[in-house]
Amino acid sequence: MNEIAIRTSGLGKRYRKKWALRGCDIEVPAGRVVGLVGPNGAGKSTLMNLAVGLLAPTEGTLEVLGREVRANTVLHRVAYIDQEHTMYRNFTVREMVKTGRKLNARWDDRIAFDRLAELNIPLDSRIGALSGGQRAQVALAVALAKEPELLILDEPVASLDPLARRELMSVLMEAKADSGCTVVLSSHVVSELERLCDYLIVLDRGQVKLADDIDDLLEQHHLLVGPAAAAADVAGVVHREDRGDRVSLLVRGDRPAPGSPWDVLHVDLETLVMHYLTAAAPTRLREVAA
Ligand SMILES: Nc1ncnc2c1ncn2[C@@H]1O[C@H](COP(=O)(O)OP(=O)(O)OP(=O)(O)O)[C@@H](O)[C@H]1O
Repeated sequence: MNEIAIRTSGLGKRYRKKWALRGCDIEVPAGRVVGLVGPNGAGKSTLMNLAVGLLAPTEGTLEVLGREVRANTVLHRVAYIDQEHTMYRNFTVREMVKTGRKLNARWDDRIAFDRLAELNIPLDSRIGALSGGQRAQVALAVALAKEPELLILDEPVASLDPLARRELMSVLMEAKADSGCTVVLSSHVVSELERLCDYLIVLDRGQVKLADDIDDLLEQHHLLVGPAAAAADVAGVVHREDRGDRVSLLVRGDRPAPGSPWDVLHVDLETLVMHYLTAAAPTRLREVAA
C-alpha cells in the first residue's frame, strides 16, 4: 500500500475568475481517518471533487494512491459519497447493489448485503422510501462493497438526526477497522470529528490553514494567559484576544520557561480550529465568533 493516500502540490481550482482552492500542498498519510473542516465556501467539496476526478485542477498536481488523477487511473480504488448520498430513488436497495456490481470491476456483494442485513434495511424497499439515515447507510454499504483503498465522504451526517449520525459513524469506523482504508470526511462540526479522526485538514477561503496529526497539533499548541505588556516577546502567536491589560494567546511552539509571567492552558481541538479560522477571518466573522 502507498504511504501517502493524497499528495497535492500547488493545487488550485478556479471557477471563472474565482479561486475555490489555491496553493494547496498536503500529504495525507494512508490508513488514517482525516477530518476536513472549514466554513461554508472554504473549498472542501472542491478538494474532494478534485481527488475523485470529478473536477480537473486549474493548476498544480494531485496524486491519489500514488498516481496522478486522470480518468480511471485510480478511481476504481476510491469510493466517494457526496452530501446528498446521491442514488437512484426509484431503484430498490437490491438494485443499487446490483448496479454497483455492474459498474465496478472490483466488487464484493457480500460486504453490502451483510451490512444491510445487520442494519435491518429491507432489500426490496425503494431508495426514495427510506429515511435519510437509512439512505446514508445504503450509500455507505454500496461504497464499501467496492473495497476502496480511499473512502471520501462529503459531510456524510449533515442531514441526519443525532441518532442516525451516531449509527452511520459507528458503521463507518467498524468498516475502517475491518479494511484499513484511508477515510477522508468533511464536516463543519469539529467536535464530531475529534472522536473519529486522527488527522486534520483545515481549509479557509481556498487556503490550507492546518494539515497535521491531531495528536501533534494538540501537543504543539497551547494557550497563554498573562499580561498584555509581555505579549510582544512571545513567538509563534496564531491568535490573540485582549481583555483589558490581560491577553490570551494561542501559540504554536515551545511552552514558556518556568518563572515566566504566563499561565499555560491546554487547548482543545475545537478551540484550536476556531482560533485559526478567526485569526484569518474578516472582522465581521471575528465578532460573530467572539
Ligand atoms: N460550480 C461552481 N461554480 C462557481 N463557483 C463555485 C462552484 N462550486 C463551488 N464554487 C465556489 O467555490 C468556493 C468553494 O466552494 P466549495 O463548495 O468547495 O466549498 P465548501 O467548503 O465545500 O462549502 P460548503 O461547506 O458550503 O459545502 C465557494 O466560493 C463556491 O461558491
